[in-house]
Amino acid sequence: MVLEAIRYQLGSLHILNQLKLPHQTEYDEIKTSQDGWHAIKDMRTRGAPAIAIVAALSLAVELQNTKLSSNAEEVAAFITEKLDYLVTSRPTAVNLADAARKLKKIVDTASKQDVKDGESIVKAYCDSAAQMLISDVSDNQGIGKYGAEWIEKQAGSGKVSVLTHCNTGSLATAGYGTALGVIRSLHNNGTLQRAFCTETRPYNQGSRLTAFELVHDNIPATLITDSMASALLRLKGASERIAAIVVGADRVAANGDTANKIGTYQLAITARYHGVKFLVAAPRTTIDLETKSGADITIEERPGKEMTFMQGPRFDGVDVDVRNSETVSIAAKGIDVWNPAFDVTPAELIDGIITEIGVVEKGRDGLFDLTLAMEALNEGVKPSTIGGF
Ligand SMILES: CSC[C@H]1O[C@H](OP(=O)(O)O)[C@H](O)[C@@H]1O
Repeated sequence: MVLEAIRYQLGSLHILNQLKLPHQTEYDEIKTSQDGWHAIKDMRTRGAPAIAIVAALSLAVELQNTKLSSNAEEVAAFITEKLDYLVTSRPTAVNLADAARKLKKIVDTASKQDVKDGESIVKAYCDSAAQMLISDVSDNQGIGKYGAEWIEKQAGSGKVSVLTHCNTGSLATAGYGTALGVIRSLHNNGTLQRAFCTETRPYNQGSRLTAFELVHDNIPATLITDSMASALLRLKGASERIAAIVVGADRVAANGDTANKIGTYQLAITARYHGVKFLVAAPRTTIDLETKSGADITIEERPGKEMTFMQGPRFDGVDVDVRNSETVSIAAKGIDVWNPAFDVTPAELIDGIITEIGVVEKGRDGLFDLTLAMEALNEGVKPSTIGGF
C-alpha cells in the first residue's frame, strides 16, 4: 500500500485522518475550504507541506463543485477571501501562507488576461493547486538525495544511523518526506544502519506516524521516548554510529533560526554537546526570507487536553482492539498546562539546512545567509559551494 496522506482528483479530495493512525486507516472527504480549515485545525491532516496542499486543494474542490459567477473579478475576489480564511487555520508553518501568496498572484495574473471569465480564473487556480502535489514529491526526493549525500560524506565509510523527531514523511507531505526522505534515501543507498525516532509527545507523531512509515517501508528503526535522546547519544560508541540528527521545519527564518515541533531545540542542544551533526530538512517553500529571525516566529499553542488525555484502541492483553477506541486521562485533574506545538532552534546549533537543490552551510562568518544562499541556489550554483558567503 502506498502511504497517501492526500487523495485528489478533479472535484474530489480525501485526506487520511491522522488522528486514527496507526491502527485505523480512514479517509475523510473534504468538500469545501471550511472542511479544509477544520481538518488542518483538528490536525486530522498535519505537516507543514501537507497543510498547504490540503488547504489549496480544499478550495479547488469547492470551486469545482460550486456554481460561480462568470465575472472574473468576482471569482478572483472569492478565491482571495477563501485563501485568507484558510491561512488562519494554523500560524507557525509558513508553507500555507506562502502557497496562498503564490496562488493569489496566479489568480491576479489570470484576471489581467485579455480573454478572461470566471471559468478561466478557476482553471488557473486549480491547475496550480494540483501542481503542488507533484512539485512537493519532487522537492522531497531532492532533499533526500542531497541530505543523504551530505551525511555519507561527513561519515566517510560504513553505514550511518540517524535520529529524527516528529513526522516528516509521506504523512506530512505529498510523499517521500523531508527529514524522513533523507532516511529513505540513505536506506535506498544501502548506507543506513538504523533510524531512531522519538515518540514526540504530546501528539505522538513519532510513535504513531513515523514508526508506522518506517515499519511500512521495512526500514530498520527503533522508537525512543523524547527523554531518551541524550542517553542514546551518550551510549558508548553511539556518537560514532549516530551520524546526525535530522529534523523537518515549519518555518526557517532568513538567519537560519528554525521553528519545528516542540522538542527540536533540546535535540539540537544535546547534538552539539555530543558532537553529533544537527540538520534541518526543508523545501524552499518553508524558508521565509521575510522573517528575519526566530524571535519573529509565532508559536502555536494547542489545547491542554491534547497533553492530558490520550486516545487509542483498547489493548486486550494480546493485541489492540481497534473496534474499541477510548480516551484516557494521564494527568492530575486541575493541573495547569503549557502546550506549545513548536519551538525555535537558533541557527548557531544547526550544521546544515537541506533543501531540494542543495545543502546550505554557514559562511566563513559562522552565520547562515539564506537570502544570498537562495539566490545562489536559484541560479544553479553547485550545492558543494554553498556556504562561505
Ligand atoms: C515536513 S513536516 C514539517 C513539520 O510539521 C510538523 O508539525 P505538525 O505535525 O504539528 O504539523 C512537524 O513540526 C514537522 O517537522
